[in-house]
Amino acid sequence: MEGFFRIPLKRANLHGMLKAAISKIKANFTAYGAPRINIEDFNIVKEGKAEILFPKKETVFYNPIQQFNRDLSVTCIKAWDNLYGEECGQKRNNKKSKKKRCAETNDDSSKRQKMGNGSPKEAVGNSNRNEPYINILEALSATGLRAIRYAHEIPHVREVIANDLLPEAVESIKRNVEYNSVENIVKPNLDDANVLMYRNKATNNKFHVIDLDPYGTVTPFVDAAIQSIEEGGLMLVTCTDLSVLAGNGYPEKCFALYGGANMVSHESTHESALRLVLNLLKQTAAKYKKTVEPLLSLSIDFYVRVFVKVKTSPIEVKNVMSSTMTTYHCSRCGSYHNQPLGRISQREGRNNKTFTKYSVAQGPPVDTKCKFCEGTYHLAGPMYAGPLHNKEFIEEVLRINKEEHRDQDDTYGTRKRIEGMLSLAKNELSDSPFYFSPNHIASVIKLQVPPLKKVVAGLGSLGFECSLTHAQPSSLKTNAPWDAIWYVMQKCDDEKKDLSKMNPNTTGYKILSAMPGWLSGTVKSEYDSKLSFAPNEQSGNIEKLRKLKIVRYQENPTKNWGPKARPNTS
Ligand SMILES: C[S@@+](CC[C@H](N)C(=O)[O-])C[C@H]1O[C@@H](n2cnc3c(N)ncnc32)[C@H](O)[C@@H]1O
Ligand SMILES: [Zn+2]
Repeated sequence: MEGFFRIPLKRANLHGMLKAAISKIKANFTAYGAPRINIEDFNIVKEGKAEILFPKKETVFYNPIQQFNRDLSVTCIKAWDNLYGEECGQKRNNKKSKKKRCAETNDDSSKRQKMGNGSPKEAVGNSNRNEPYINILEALSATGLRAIRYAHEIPHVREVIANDLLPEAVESIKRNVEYNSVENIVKPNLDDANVLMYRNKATNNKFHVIDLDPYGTVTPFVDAAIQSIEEGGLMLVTCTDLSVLAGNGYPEKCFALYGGANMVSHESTHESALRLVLNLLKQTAAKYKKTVEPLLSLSIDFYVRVFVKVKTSPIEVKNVMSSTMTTYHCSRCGSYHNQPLGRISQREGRNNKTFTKYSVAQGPPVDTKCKFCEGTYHLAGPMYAGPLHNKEFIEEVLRINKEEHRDQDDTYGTRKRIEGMLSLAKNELSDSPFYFSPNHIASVIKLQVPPLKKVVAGLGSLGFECSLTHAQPSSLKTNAPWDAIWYVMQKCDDEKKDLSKMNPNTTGYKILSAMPGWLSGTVKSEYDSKLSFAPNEQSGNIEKLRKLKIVRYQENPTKNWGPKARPNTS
């Protein structure tokens, strides 16, 4: 016996055995009705309709600043259900009932329960619109908060798999599921998210909704998610690695993860971040003959979040090339010029039949130096070039937010911000990538910053459209070419600029003195004859939006806010 205790390894073994025995006894004990959860060990965090037990010693990820993300996600899944769910759920159920008939005799793997294998329960072949049918995967769940909120707050949710790779996280999910009494809907699952998704793809147990909310980049999870989502399903995707996606320091990393470079040092870099993520989704989907339709794409605080519908459509995959672009942006004056990678034209063939011709693009759209300021162009992309949002979808989200979530500010604490941000997104020009701020332009050509409405009225009088952007305050999207932007901006200054008093080495001097070179006589005469700063439809639209009493941009919500680091689990 003495020898036994002298050997530390054996002592460790004994300790381990004792610990295991005690936890087994504890587990048995709790299984027979004693309280499982000692509330005193936890802080209770209430968000939406969920209450999360959060260990006083932090071992699982929770970031309260992301409530906006979760409130918005609940509202977007409801909107997707209202607009597209019937078709998506119906198809699934038809397919399922057929499959069930074939599978009944020979395969019981599809009847496995969730806790073990993370695959959705067999659908009940319901065609009744009011019966729950939505299978959601929260692939990276942490505390289960989001999954529990989905179960409590979205009417047609049938099952939510709350998955995480960390045993501590899954313990926490189980605890929270039990505490919130949603065991019938939320199924905790311990797995690598990709393994889970590929397994479900293999057994054709796909998800109507997949939520990917990782630390940093979503890239490692995209392929599996695209393959394991139902036809017409909704993917909700977060990326918090904005230092890579929108910063100046890691173009090579941005390329490695997203297949393109961001608009380094440009004010539009947050929109290029969105376009890079959408391009990654689109390129991945294209490999499987699928297309990704952006429903809502937002640059929020310290991350981007996109909501996309995924469906199989080989014909639409053909458009991916021409809706992909690179962008030349001048590192000095900030002007930008987009270069699509493909062209689509309608041609007439034999028998007078029209057909669609897909060709490579012509270019480049710029010279080697910027024609306005002689600056150097930097290249961004390839990235997605098309519309960032679907108006119908935003309108439905806004309706739910206004009508169904009215008087529920306690549950949807960020309702006002959803209204503000989505009103801006809805009114964005859909075919004009990127934006500029009159502040920046005024500082380049040394002007007093003109009121936004004056710039918009000027561009509007020349026949161009303008809108605000949700991605940056006091900035404008426009379909005007850059010669019109510079022209209108310098005309905003009531006093004529005396070029002889400007430093000839400045960018502003270069732009203004080179004007006859970049603005041809005929175009200038046309602009001169049309220009007016009197209010017009364009400036009216923008003023209307700016006067709405909405929270259009977020103030810093708390001290030291931002993406939260992984908790220390050691
Ligand atoms: C940012 S947190 C998720 C936060 C959560 N969605 C929310 O709304 O509070 C990311 C989670 O992903 C988990 N995770 C990281 N890699 C994973 C993988 N390969 N498979 C599954 N989970 C993973 C981490 O353990 C962590 O809990
Ligand atoms: Zn320039």
